[in-house]
Amino acid sequence: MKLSSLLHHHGLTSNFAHDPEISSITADSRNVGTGCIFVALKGTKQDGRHFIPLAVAQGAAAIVQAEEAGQHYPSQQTENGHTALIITLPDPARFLARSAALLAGPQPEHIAAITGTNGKSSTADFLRQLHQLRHEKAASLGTLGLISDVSLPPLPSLTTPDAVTLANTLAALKAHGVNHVALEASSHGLQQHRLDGVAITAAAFSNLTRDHLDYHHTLEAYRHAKLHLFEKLLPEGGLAVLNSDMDGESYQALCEIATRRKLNLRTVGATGKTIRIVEAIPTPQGMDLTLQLHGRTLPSLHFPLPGRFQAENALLAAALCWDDDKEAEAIINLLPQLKGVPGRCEPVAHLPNGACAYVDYAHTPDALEHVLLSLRPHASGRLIVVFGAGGDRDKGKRPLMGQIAAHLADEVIVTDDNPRSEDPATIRAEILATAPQAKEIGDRKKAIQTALAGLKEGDVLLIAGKGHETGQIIKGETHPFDDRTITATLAKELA
Ligand SMILES: CC(=O)N[C@H]1[C@@H](OP(=O)(O)OP(=O)(O)OC[C@H]2O[C@@H](n3ccc(=O)[nH]c3=O)[C@H](O)[C@@H]2O)O[C@H](CO)[C@@H](O)[C@@H]1O[C@H](C)C(=O)N[C@@H](C)C(=O)N[C@H](CCC(=O)O)C(=O)O
Ligand SMILES: Nc1ncnc2c1ncn2[C@@H]1O[C@H](COP(=O)(O)OP(=O)(O)OP(=O)(O)O)[C@@H](O)[C@H]1O
Ligand SMILES: N[C@H](CCC[C@H](N)C(=O)O)C(=O)O
Ligand SMILES: [Mg+2]
Repeated sequence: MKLSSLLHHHGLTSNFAHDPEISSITADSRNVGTGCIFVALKGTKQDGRHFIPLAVAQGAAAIVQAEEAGQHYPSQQTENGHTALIITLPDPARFLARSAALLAGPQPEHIAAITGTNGKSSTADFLRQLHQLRHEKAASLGTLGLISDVSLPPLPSLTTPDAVTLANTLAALKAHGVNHVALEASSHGLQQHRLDGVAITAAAFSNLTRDHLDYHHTLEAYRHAKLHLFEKLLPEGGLAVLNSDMDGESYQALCEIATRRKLNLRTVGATGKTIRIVEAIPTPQGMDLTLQLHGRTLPSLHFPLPGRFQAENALLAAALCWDDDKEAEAIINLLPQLKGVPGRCEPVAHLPNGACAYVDYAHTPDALEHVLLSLRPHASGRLIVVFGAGGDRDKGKRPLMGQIAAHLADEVIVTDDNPRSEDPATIRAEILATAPQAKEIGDRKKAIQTALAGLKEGDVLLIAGKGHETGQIIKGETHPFDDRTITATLAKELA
């Protein structure tokens, strides 16, 4: 594509003397080659503008950077005999995402983006499963990676990949005939405009509680980043699905956007107008669910997974799934066929004495509270929790999680969970400050072993925080560690 044509798609006109052919775009100088546009972004650690000379020397056709008031920029820059055009724009990250999408090619016809503090991965997985149960080629993309009917290279470990990877992945899915995609929209991804080139057709919001304040600083800024999905990315008239039981402030803000932008609003939950949970009665494996669809009570169904929050996520997915209201009941009737999401309230061991252990990805105060409350009815004996908190992440979560564990579990073991660059003992101490009765066992395997060894008939053990993760990150190194396989192996040894 010619540069002038690319600029034209953004409503810009080219005043340059020549019009290079553009083959790619990137925000990483290490990926720059001939015919590439290098977008110099300010990051959290570095300023991409430092890498402009390098990008030019490597053959960049053009450089895009943020315009700053009062600054005058040259129209081109030469390094090592190669010249690149210089373009200054108010919003280079948005330009990057939208150009990457144009260069990558067509995207799947149905793309649902899911945001919220907790439940994004689960909802995306359930939505992919529902599409597949309807014999549609489908994919989900997020913390659990890319899961689809077609085989594509694995993605980097972010929840929402960078804009270029995202555009290329969506185009590859479309080329393989996948037309239904469920995408996780993280607050970092939304804030950094990673999704601005995605042709989103539906959006969902699960809930908003405390997380990532290390990055967003205030809950208001965190909410604002998430609202961007509904305010800017979802086109007018698009489908918006909300869990009606989220905090009132977020719900009000979303309803206001939905009205103003004429979104097709569906709400699910205890007070949902589209799907209302009338009753959820826990059973050994899941729950008996009575639902109302648009006010009409449906025959009860068995939802096969434990935890009311899992049913809420599944309803969010169901309401994202149908186009025509006539299909709604058929979609809801697929819920009994859903499979558990890896590392989400996943039963991993049953001891001969009848005690059992679950692994869950709860790494926020709200998630820990929900999963402990959800598992309580499954424990005729005691409820025991093993958990920690991630290093280099929102420190304010730690005392809150300690308090919740102390309040809702009968026994608490505080251990390590990805201390990263921080001192693990300090992280544990910050949790223990509000859980003084808790045991402290830094070594996660020993903590799990101790908890398993102490289980009696009817007890339930929750190992929280790492879910599907397969490593323990300590000082920049990832050591193999999988709560699920370790717990299952240790439980077998005990049997
Ligand atoms: C805090 C954060 O979101 N960081 C992301 C951000 O990096 P950054 O702002 O730190 O970038 P930087 O290192 O300062 O560099 C600035 C610019 O210079 C460029 N650069 C840098 C070096 C070089 O040699 N040449 C060059 O051009 C970089 O490509 C970048 O454009 O942009 C990078 C490129 O897209 C991401 O890889 C990186 O994710 C880091 C690895 C990360 O850990 N992110 C986490 C916090 C994250 O995004 N998490 C969310 C949500 C998780 C959840 O909800 O639970 C996710 O979506 O995964
Ligand atoms: N609807 C919900 N309400 C409250 N807690 C939930 C909900 N759904 C999931 N959780 C909790 O959050 C954990 C993570 O769930 P999930 O991976 O689906 O969320 P996520 O939003 O994708 O998280 P991340 O931000 O890490 O990607 C679960 O293991 C569970 O403890
Ligand atoms: N996406 C989340 C995952 C946290 C998982 C937990 N195990 C931790 O390391 O804190 C984050 O990066 O904050
Ligand atoms: Mg996720």
